[in-house]
Amino acid sequence: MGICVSSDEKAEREKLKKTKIIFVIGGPGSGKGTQCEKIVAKYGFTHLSTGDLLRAEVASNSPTGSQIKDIMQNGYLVPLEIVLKLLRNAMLQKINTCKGFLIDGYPREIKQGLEFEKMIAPPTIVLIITCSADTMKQRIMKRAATSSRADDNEATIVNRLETYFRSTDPIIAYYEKRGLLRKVPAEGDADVVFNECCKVIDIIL
Ligand SMILES: Nc1nc2c(ncn2[C@@H]2O[C@H](COP(=O)(O)OP(=O)(O)OP(=O)(O)O)[C@@H](O)[C@H]2O)c(=O)[nH]1
Ligand SMILES: Nc1ccn([C@@H]2O[C@H](COP(=O)(O)OP(=O)(O)O)[C@@H](O)[C@H]2O)c(=O)n1
Ligand SMILES: [Mg+2]
Repeated sequence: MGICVSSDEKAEREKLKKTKIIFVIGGPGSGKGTQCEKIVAKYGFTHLSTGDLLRAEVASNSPTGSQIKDIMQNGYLVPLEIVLKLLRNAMLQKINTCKGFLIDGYPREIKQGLEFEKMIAPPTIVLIITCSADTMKQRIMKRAATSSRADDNEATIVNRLETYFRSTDPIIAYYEKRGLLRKVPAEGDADVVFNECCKVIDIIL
């Protein structure tokens, strides 16, 4: 028996396939959000942070929100079906008006990336923002003074870093092999990092 796909759904899929999609990955506090904001201002891309989508879900007190609250507070990964569903819905809401998507904080494991391709579309490129664990820690501790994020504390940062380093090497290798990976070193000033991001993005426009 064939799977029935409505014409609306087909049109949605086609649109998603045509749009530019940049995965923006990097450790906790590496500067993904900061760079995405700058990219939005210059290129008009739509920024979707998976972390922000998940935090909004927790704040809404929905059943899904209560299911993922503790996972996030402890610095572990949320089940991929939940992240992907939130992401797809958010993309579809913007698909008619946007110039392309920055998907911040995704994928966190190869499986997340593969499922995204199945459900949505392949990424145009994967931008990885890299700096040392010490730099990340320092940046988050500084941010912690003003952020209200439940996971911006020393104990959770240790887990977030561990989760990141455990899952990232395979992701890097996977996208590198496909020729999609673009590395941007991020030890320096945010404007210097942004310059490097622009070089990478200008090529795909
Ligand atoms: N010096 C310097 N500081 C930066 C840079 N990028 C971000 N920061 C600072 O580091 C902190 C974390 O930056 P974010 O953009 O929130 O980092 P993120 O990667 O989105 O972090 P998570 O959401 O925790 O994964 C912020 O307080 C920024 O001001 C950079 O390129 N250079
Ligand atoms: N694709 C994703 C993105 C975020 N998350 C969860 O959301 C939390 C916050 O994500 P984030 O990208 O805002 O922050 P960092 O953990 O990168 O600092 C992560 O620690 C995970 O618990 C996830 O499970 N899967
Ligand atoms: Mg962020």
